Amino acid sequence: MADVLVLEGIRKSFNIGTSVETEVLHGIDLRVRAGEFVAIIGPSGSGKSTLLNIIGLLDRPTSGNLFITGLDVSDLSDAALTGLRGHAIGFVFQHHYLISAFTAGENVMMPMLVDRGRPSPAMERRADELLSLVGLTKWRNNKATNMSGGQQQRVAIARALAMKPALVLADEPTGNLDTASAEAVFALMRSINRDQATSFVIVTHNLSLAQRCDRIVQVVDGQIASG
Ligand SMILES: Nc1ncnc2c1ncn2[C@@H]1O[C@H](COP(=O)(O)OP(=O)(O)OP(=O)(O)O)[C@@H](O)[C@H]1O
Repeated sequence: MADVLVLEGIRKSFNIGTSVETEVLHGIDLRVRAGEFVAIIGPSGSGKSTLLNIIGLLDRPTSGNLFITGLDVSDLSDAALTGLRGHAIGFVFQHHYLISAFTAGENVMMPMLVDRGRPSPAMERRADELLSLVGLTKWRNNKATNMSGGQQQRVAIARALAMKPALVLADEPTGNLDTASAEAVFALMRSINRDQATSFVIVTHNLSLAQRCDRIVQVVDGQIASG
Protein backbone atom coordinates (compact mmCIF):
# COMPACT_ATOMS: atom_id res chain seq x y z
CA MET A 1 0.00 0.00 0.00
CA ALA A 2 1.10 3.59 -0.62
CA ASP A 3 2.66 5.68 2.12
CA VAL A 4 0.46 8.44 3.47
CA LEU A 5 3.37 9.90 5.39
CA VAL A 6 7.14 9.77 4.95
CA LEU A 7 9.68 11.53 7.17
CA GLU A 8 13.37 11.46 6.27
CA GLY A 9 15.98 12.81 8.65
CA ILE A 10 13.64 15.30 10.31
CA ARG A 11 15.44 17.64 12.74
CA LYS A 12 13.90 20.42 14.77
CA SER A 13 15.68 23.07 16.83
CA PHE A 14 14.16 25.82 18.92
CA ASN A 15 15.79 29.11 19.78
CA ILE A 16 15.65 29.68 23.48
CA GLY A 17 16.33 33.30 24.32
CA THR A 18 18.36 35.12 21.70
CA SER A 19 21.35 32.88 21.06
CA VAL A 20 20.88 29.39 22.48
CA GLU A 21 19.57 26.83 19.98
CA THR A 22 18.41 23.46 21.29
CA GLU A 23 17.80 20.51 19.00
CA VAL A 24 14.69 18.60 20.09
CA LEU A 25 14.33 16.13 17.18
CA HIS A 26 17.57 14.53 16.03
CA GLY A 27 16.84 12.98 12.63
CA ILE A 28 13.51 11.17 12.59
CA ASP A 29 12.78 8.61 9.85
CA LEU A 30 9.22 7.35 9.77
CA ARG A 31 6.80 5.86 7.26
CA VAL A 32 3.07 5.41 7.74
CA ARG A 33 1.20 3.37 5.16
CA ALA A 34 -2.29 4.23 3.92
CA GLY A 35 -4.78 2.71 6.35
CA GLU A 36 -2.26 2.20 9.14
CA PHE A 37 -3.03 3.12 12.79
CA VAL A 38 0.16 4.13 14.59
CA ALA A 39 0.70 5.03 18.24
CA ILE A 40 3.55 7.33 19.25
CA ILE A 41 4.63 6.83 22.84
CA GLY A 42 7.55 8.14 24.88
CA PRO A 43 8.49 10.01 28.04
CA SER A 44 7.34 13.55 28.72
CA GLY A 45 9.53 16.03 26.86
CA SER A 46 10.86 13.45 24.38
CA GLY A 47 9.51 15.39 21.39
CA LYS A 48 6.21 13.66 20.55
CA SER A 49 4.11 16.83 20.24
CA THR A 50 6.87 18.60 18.33
CA LEU A 51 6.90 15.67 15.90
CA LEU A 52 3.11 15.66 15.56
CA ASN A 53 3.09 19.43 14.90
CA ILE A 54 5.59 18.94 12.07
CA ILE A 55 3.61 16.02 10.59
CA GLY A 56 0.47 18.17 10.85
CA LEU A 57 2.15 21.05 8.97
CA LEU A 58 1.63 23.30 12.00
CA ASP A 59 5.38 23.79 12.31
CA ARG A 60 8.28 23.38 9.89
CA PRO A 61 11.28 21.14 10.52
CA THR A 62 14.72 22.74 10.71
CA SER A 63 15.93 20.17 8.16
CA GLY A 64 14.86 16.88 6.60
CA ASN A 65 12.17 15.86 4.12
CA LEU A 66 8.46 15.41 4.71
CA PHE A 67 6.04 13.86 2.23
CA ILE A 68 2.27 13.88 2.80
CA THR A 69 0.30 11.57 0.48
CA GLY A 70 3.38 11.47 -1.74
CA LEU A 71 3.72 15.26 -1.97
CA ASP A 72 7.04 16.81 -0.93
CA VAL A 73 5.95 19.67 1.35
CA SER A 74 9.43 21.07 2.04
CA ASP A 75 9.22 23.93 -0.46
CA LEU A 76 5.53 24.75 -0.16
CA SER A 77 4.51 28.29 0.82
CA ASP A 78 2.64 28.88 4.08
CA ALA A 79 -0.58 29.34 2.09
CA ALA A 80 -0.06 26.05 0.24
CA LEU A 81 0.67 24.28 3.54
CA THR A 82 -2.55 25.68 5.02
CA GLY A 83 -4.49 24.41 2.01
CA LEU A 84 -2.94 20.95 2.19
CA ARG A 85 -3.48 20.80 5.96
CA GLY A 86 -7.16 21.64 5.54
CA HIS A 87 -7.76 18.90 2.99
CA ALA A 88 -5.35 16.08 3.81
CA ILE A 89 -5.16 16.14 7.61
CA GLY A 90 -7.71 16.00 10.41
CA PHE A 91 -6.81 16.96 13.97
CA VAL A 92 -8.03 15.70 17.34
CA PHE A 93 -6.46 17.18 20.45
CA GLN A 94 -6.62 16.32 24.15
CA HIS A 95 -8.98 19.25 24.58
CA HIS A 96 -11.73 19.10 21.95
CA TYR A 97 -11.59 22.83 20.98
CA LEU A 98 -15.24 22.80 19.99
CA ILE A 99 -16.92 26.20 19.75
CA SER A 100 -19.13 26.12 22.83
CA ALA A 101 -21.81 28.48 21.48
CA PHE A 102 -22.28 26.28 18.38
CA THR A 103 -24.30 23.09 18.13
CA ALA A 104 -22.68 19.71 17.48
CA GLY A 105 -23.80 19.95 13.84
CA GLU A 106 -22.38 23.46 13.40
CA ASN A 107 -19.06 22.39 14.89
CA VAL A 108 -18.81 19.48 12.47
CA MET A 109 -19.57 21.83 9.56
CA MET A 110 -16.85 24.32 10.55
CA PRO A 111 -13.98 22.92 8.39
CA MET A 112 -16.30 22.84 5.37
CA LEU A 113 -17.46 26.43 6.04
CA VAL A 114 -13.86 27.61 6.37
CA ASP A 115 -13.09 25.91 3.05
CA ARG A 116 -16.13 26.99 1.05
CA GLY A 117 -17.30 30.19 2.75
CA ARG A 118 -21.03 29.58 3.03
CA PRO A 119 -23.28 26.75 4.21
CA SER A 120 -24.93 24.41 1.72
CA PRO A 121 -27.33 21.44 1.87
CA ALA A 122 -24.40 19.16 0.94
CA MET A 123 -22.52 20.33 4.04
CA GLU A 124 -25.59 19.72 6.20
CA ARG A 125 -25.83 16.20 4.78
CA ARG A 126 -22.14 15.54 5.41
CA ALA A 127 -22.50 16.76 9.02
CA ASP A 128 -25.51 14.46 9.49
CA GLU A 129 -23.57 11.53 8.04
CA LEU A 130 -20.61 12.19 10.35
CA LEU A 131 -22.73 12.64 13.47
CA SER A 132 -24.43 9.36 12.65
CA LEU A 133 -21.00 7.73 12.26
CA VAL A 134 -19.99 8.84 15.77
CA GLY A 135 -23.39 7.89 17.22
CA LEU A 136 -24.58 11.42 17.98
CA THR A 137 -27.43 11.99 15.52
CA LYS A 138 -29.80 12.91 18.32
CA TRP A 139 -27.37 15.53 19.61
CA ARG A 140 -27.08 17.43 16.32
CA ASN A 141 -28.83 20.57 17.58
CA ASN A 142 -27.39 20.54 21.11
CA LYS A 143 -24.80 23.08 22.12
CA ALA A 144 -21.35 21.53 22.54
CA THR A 145 -21.19 22.73 26.16
CA ASN A 146 -24.19 20.58 27.09
CA MET A 147 -22.44 17.36 26.12
CA SER A 148 -20.19 15.05 28.14
CA GLY A 149 -16.41 15.00 27.63
CA GLY A 150 -16.62 11.75 25.68
CA GLN A 151 -19.44 13.07 23.48
CA GLN A 152 -17.53 16.30 22.83
CA GLN A 153 -14.51 14.29 21.77
CA ARG A 154 -16.69 12.24 19.40
CA VAL A 155 -17.94 15.52 17.86
CA ALA A 156 -14.28 16.57 17.51
CA ILE A 157 -13.58 13.28 15.68
CA ALA A 158 -16.54 13.89 13.36
CA ARG A 159 -15.21 17.40 12.70
CA ALA A 160 -11.72 16.00 11.98
CA LEU A 161 -13.24 13.77 9.29
CA ALA A 162 -15.30 16.52 7.62
CA MET A 163 -12.91 17.06 4.71
CA LYS A 164 -12.28 13.31 4.20
CA PRO A 165 -8.61 13.54 5.21
CA ALA A 166 -6.15 10.77 4.33
CA LEU A 167 -4.57 11.13 7.77
CA VAL A 168 -5.93 11.95 11.23
CA LEU A 169 -3.49 13.15 13.89
CA ALA A 170 -4.52 12.92 17.51
CA ASP A 171 -2.50 14.28 20.44
CA GLU A 172 -3.61 12.53 23.65
CA PRO A 173 -7.19 12.14 22.36
CA THR A 174 -8.28 10.20 25.43
CA GLY A 175 -6.15 12.09 27.96
CA ASN A 176 -9.05 13.99 29.54
CA LEU A 177 -11.51 11.10 29.58
CA ASP A 178 -12.55 8.48 32.13
CA THR A 179 -11.72 4.86 31.26
CA ALA A 180 -15.08 4.01 29.67
CA SER A 181 -15.19 7.18 27.53
CA ALA A 182 -11.54 6.69 26.53
CA GLU A 183 -12.38 3.15 25.40
CA ALA A 184 -15.39 4.39 23.39
CA VAL A 185 -13.37 7.15 21.70
CA PHE A 186 -10.50 4.79 20.86
CA ALA A 187 -12.88 2.12 19.54
CA LEU A 188 -14.55 4.75 17.37
CA MET A 189 -11.23 5.89 15.87
CA ARG A 190 -10.25 2.26 15.24
CA SER A 191 -13.54 1.46 13.49
CA ILE A 192 -13.26 4.59 11.30
CA ASN A 193 -9.71 3.52 10.47
CA ARG A 194 -10.89 0.04 9.48
CA ASP A 195 -14.06 1.05 7.64
CA GLN A 196 -12.78 4.10 5.77
CA ALA A 197 -9.06 3.24 5.48
CA THR A 198 -8.19 6.60 7.08
CA SER A 199 -4.69 6.51 8.57
CA PHE A 200 -4.27 7.56 12.20
CA VAL A 201 -1.20 8.71 14.13
CA ILE A 202 -1.98 9.17 17.80
CA VAL A 203 0.25 10.32 20.63
CA THR A 204 -0.77 8.59 23.82
CA HIS A 205 0.45 7.82 27.32
CA ASN A 206 -2.12 5.02 27.52
CA LEU A 207 -0.09 1.87 26.88
CA SER A 208 -3.04 -0.50 26.81
CA LEU A 209 -4.58 1.54 23.97
CA ALA A 210 -1.21 1.81 22.20
CA GLN A 211 -0.91 -1.98 22.22
CA ARG A 212 -4.12 -2.21 20.21
CA CYS A 213 -2.71 -0.07 17.38
CA ASP A 214 -1.07 -1.57 14.27
CA ARG A 215 2.34 -0.30 15.37
CA ILE A 216 3.97 1.46 18.32
CA VAL A 217 6.67 4.05 17.62
CA GLN A 218 8.66 4.92 20.71
CA VAL A 219 10.30 8.35 20.83
CA VAL A 220 13.08 8.84 23.37
CA ASP A 221 15.18 12.02 23.57
CA GLY A 222 14.12 13.19 20.12
CA GLN A 223 14.93 9.92 18.36
CA ILE A 224 12.94 6.85 17.44
CA ALA A 225 14.01 4.18 19.91
CA SER A 226 11.81 1.46 18.44
CA GLY A 227 9.05 0.96 15.94
N1 LIG B 1 8.20 26.31 20.96
C1 LIG B 1 9.18 25.78 21.69
N2 LIG B 1 10.25 26.51 22.06
C2 LIG B 1 11.26 25.97 22.78
N3 LIG B 1 11.29 24.68 23.20
C3 LIG B 1 10.25 23.91 22.87
C4 LIG B 1 9.14 24.39 22.10
N4 LIG B 1 8.26 23.38 21.92
C5 LIG B 1 8.78 22.31 22.56
N5 LIG B 1 9.98 22.61 23.12
C6 LIG B 1 10.85 21.69 23.88
O1 LIG B 1 10.99 20.53 23.12
C7 LIG B 1 11.06 19.39 23.98
C8 LIG B 1 10.03 18.37 23.52
O2 LIG B 1 8.72 18.87 23.81
P1 LIG B 1 7.40 18.12 23.33
O3 LIG B 1 6.24 18.93 23.81
O4 LIG B 1 7.48 17.81 21.90
O5 LIG B 1 7.50 16.77 24.18
P2 LIG B 1 6.40 15.63 24.42
O6 LIG B 1 7.10 14.35 24.23
O7 LIG B 1 5.20 15.91 23.58
O8 LIG B 1 6.04 15.85 25.95
P3 LIG B 1 4.65 15.56 26.75
O9 LIG B 1 4.47 14.07 26.76
O10 LIG B 1 4.93 16.10 28.12
O11 LIG B 1 3.56 16.31 26.04
C9 LIG B 1 10.87 19.89 25.39
O12 LIG B 1 12.12 20.00 26.00
C10 LIG B 1 10.23 21.23 25.19
O13 LIG B 1 10.57 22.11 26.23
